[in-house]
Amino acid sequence: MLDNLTQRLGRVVKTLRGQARLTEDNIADMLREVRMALLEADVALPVVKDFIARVKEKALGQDVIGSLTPGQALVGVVHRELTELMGGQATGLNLATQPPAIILMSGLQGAGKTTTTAKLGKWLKERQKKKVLAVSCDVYRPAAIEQLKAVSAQAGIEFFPSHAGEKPAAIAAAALDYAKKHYFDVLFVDTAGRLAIDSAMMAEIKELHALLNPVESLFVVDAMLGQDAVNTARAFNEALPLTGVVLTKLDGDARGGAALSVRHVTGKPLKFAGVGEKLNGIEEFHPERMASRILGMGDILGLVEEAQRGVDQDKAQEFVKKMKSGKGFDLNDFKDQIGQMRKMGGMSSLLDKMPAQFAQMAQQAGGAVEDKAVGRIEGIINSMTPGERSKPELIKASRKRRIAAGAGVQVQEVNRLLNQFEQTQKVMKQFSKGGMAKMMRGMKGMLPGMPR
Ligand SMILES: Nc1nc2c(ncn2[C@@H]2O[C@H](COP(=O)(O)OP(=O)(O)OP(=O)(O)O)[C@@H](O)[C@H]2O)c(=O)[nH]1
Repeated sequence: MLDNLTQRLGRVVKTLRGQARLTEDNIADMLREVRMALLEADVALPVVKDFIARVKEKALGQDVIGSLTPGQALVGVVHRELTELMGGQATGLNLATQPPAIILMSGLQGAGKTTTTAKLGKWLKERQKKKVLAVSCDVYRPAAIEQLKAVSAQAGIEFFPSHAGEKPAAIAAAALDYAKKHYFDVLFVDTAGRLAIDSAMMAEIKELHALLNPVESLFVVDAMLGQDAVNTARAFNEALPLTGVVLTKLDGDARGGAALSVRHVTGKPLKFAGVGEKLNGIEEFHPERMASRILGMGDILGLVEEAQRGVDQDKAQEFVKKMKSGKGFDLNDFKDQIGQMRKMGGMSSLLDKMPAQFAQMAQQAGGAVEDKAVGRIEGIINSMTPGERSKPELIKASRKRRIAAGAGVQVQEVNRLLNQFEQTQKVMKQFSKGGMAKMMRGMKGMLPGMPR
């Protein structure tokens, strides 16, 4: 998702290469490109205009012109403004209430409500050890109730049975009663979807809302609808006080612009993104990390979290500690990470979070993002001694040739891996020391086309 936007913005940054100074003219050219990239990604026009105006104002200010590294300063402005556009801080789910915390799910038919309910239930159960109950108030489509039953079982959360003959409000009240009596932490109430927002649907969900007074009221919407997705969310929010939006199917061909517009247009945060049909295909939405991904810088924190969820918790802890201290992250750790990534599956989603050049390297090595490329990298690391992995900078040319022979690759590939690793290590160090601003500086030379 958003690949095209990333590519286009990457090109924009590239055009800045070699520009010793930024002028109003070349900034204007650059902004025109950014504008086109955003429109192409299906970001709503008013959002684009507003965004460009903000970047322009900042870019023409002192922070960019006259800066020693104008290109980076400009990328920094775009990054900050993208983050702001998407809401600044990640908001997460609010469960701060007397249990059970009720989460009301709404959305048009086929948006992915039922799947998302199970995904979030699984997420809360596994990551926050919550006791979760789910109920369906969709009495119009009996298959919907069955579907929730099936996905709840898959997700390992409890399902409260309901029937087509009952009234939605009665179902919700009975489920709430059951949840209270059995000490559930969270109750998901899935509701009927319609083809379009209509008054009967709104009246019904308003009644449910009034009855349940949910701590979270989430609107689930299909990213493939593009700007329509955002407009539907806005219309819905006018009728019912939403607490957040979940954008589904961001793994598909969607141009992804909806992810950038939701906050600006609805005033409500995008809390989660659906990224696959499977029940683990959901990600918490972090504006800053998403901005980094869009600009091709990778989502290092996301990677760390994946690592934490990996199979070996102890190793993951150790890794996070190393990341935090900024010390001693070496190829042994990297090898462990690759091993864990493999176990977690989802290579492409992990590569998506890596800095662009790193992911590209994996792609070049194997021609595809798949296991083959990672296998080659792993092969190279495996041919090194543990000592070499912890101090790769000391590997001599003769050893490089042997390592290459051992892994069955060209020696250039070994060099490339070592160079890239060194850069990644630098970025990680900087990140652990000083957060995003320093990391951006650390990115010097890593982004395609960043001025060196
Ligand atoms: N690729 C992909 N497919 C998704 C995602 N979320 C949901 N789906 C698919 O979208 C389809 C519709 O999802 P449902 O959960 O049935 O949608 P719903 O909103 O409950 O639909 P109704 O019950 O008809 O209102 C299913 O085939 C899901 O597998 C996602 O994030 N990515």
